Amino acid sequence: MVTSKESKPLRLTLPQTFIDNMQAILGSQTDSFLNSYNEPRTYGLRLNPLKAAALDKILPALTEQFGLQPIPWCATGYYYNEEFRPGKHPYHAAGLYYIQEPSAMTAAELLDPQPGEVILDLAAAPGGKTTQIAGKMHGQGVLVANEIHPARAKILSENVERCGIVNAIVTSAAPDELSRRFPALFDRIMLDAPCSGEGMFRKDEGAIAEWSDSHVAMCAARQSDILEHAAIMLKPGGRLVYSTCTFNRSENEDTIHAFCLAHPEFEVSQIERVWPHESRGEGHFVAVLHKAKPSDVVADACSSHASAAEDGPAERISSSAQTVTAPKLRAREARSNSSRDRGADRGRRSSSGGAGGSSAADMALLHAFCAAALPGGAGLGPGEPLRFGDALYWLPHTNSGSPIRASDLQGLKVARPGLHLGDIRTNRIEPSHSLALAVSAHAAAWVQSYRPDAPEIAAFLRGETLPAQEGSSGWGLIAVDDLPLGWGKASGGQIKNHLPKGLRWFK
Ligand SMILES: C[S@@+](CC[C@H](N)C(=O)[O-])C[C@H]1O[C@@H](n2cnc3c(N)ncnc32)[C@H](O)[C@@H]1O
Repeated sequence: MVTSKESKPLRLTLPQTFIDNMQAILGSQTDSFLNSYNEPRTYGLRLNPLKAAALDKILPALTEQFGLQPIPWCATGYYYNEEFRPGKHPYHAAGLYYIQEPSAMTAAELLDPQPGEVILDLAAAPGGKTTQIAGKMHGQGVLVANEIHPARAKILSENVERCGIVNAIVTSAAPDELSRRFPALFDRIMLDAPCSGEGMFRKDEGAIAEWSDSHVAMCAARQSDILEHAAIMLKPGGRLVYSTCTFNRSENEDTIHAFCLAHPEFEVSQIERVWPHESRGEGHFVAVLHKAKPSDVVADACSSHASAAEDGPAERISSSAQTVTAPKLRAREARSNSSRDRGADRGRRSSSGGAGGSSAADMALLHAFCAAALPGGAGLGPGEPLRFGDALYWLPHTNSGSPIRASDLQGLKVARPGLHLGDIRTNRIEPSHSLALAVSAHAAAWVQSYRPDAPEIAAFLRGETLPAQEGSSGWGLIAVDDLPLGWGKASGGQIKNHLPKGLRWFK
């Protein structure tokens, strides 16, 4: 690979201090490592298990079309040929895959998320690890995806939506804000820490210009600080995965070593490095830690959490917080947990605010919508409806309780307090794009599904009206190979396009 402006081999642009640091780590392998900077970068995508029903049929053609080759460390990961630009394909708009740097796929594999757990992705934007974790949870349990920067949290939320994730809450908070609220709550935590990005040099030459020793030191200090908060939020017996896309020891082994010295309740079970001169990937560091016994930090934080909850800020979200039976949402989505079966009360205020107080009316509208537009069911897991202005969300629960209640989210910046079901209008619900991407095409009252190269798909993605098949009326889905792309509303032989304007393709 060469620099675009001067055709100078990338290796020659690397800072000398960086080269010296790498020499100290890699010794005789340094030359081979540095030569990797003159090789082309790698491109990867990860298939979305939440779209598994359509995948089997599509995969053989997809493999051929994008030149897919398996990534050895991730069963759903594939290298692709960049010339095929899978990010511009209708399958991408339908959430069939997530484009992700191959070595970055290691971290969520080692987190080993399980369906039904309560999991935090603490530094989550743009959503590579979040979507990978969600794929392994199969819509069961609760996933909190947090990103400190609001603009990046919006992108994260859009990726959660595109991938059809039903059980994620997306927040935009500093780690200390979360650790005050959620001590010892999570079964697993992913901390893909902000870092000096030495593994990004091939992908983004700007990262070379930003690199300095002092930046590395600043990143290491910030990582240690974030790790402290992750430690507070992990349950005893829980698993914490720490990862970076940088190579130096200060931000990797040294950070983990210092953390474990300060936290004897943690032990490291595995350290993995993906090196660009050994594997087809840009490089990653992953440490797997286990929290063995209750820590004093947790006890302290519990008491401060309790008082923080008592003094909680003004309500920004209202919730019905009632046991909701949703018979017309069908089977597993009808489950909502009563206060009786909630997990142990960790000193939080109950979420009985209900300032909107219109949950029964909201649910009646939702039932009516589902009966007409989604007779096959919405596919939601256990949860409760949550009003946020006019927007109606489904706050996810686990099978045994509601680990995060509406009141826990009060005063936090929340990009998405669960699946956005739709917006309440006078006497009706306008379904959200998130709901279209989360349901099965076959659950809809009508679906018009086309091959990816059909002119109707391009027209739909441009926001145009489509002709309706005979007999269709009301809400239904436009799909590509049975993968929903968005809502349409049929009337008088025409389908009005409800793809959000921001997602439309240009002519
Ligand atoms: C390596 S990126 C995360 C990539 C993401 N996990 C993925 O797989 O798509 C690190 C993230 O940490 C966020 N960040 C920056 N400063 C932070 C801080 N002080 N606390 C928590 N997160 C921070 C950055 O905005 C960035 O989105």
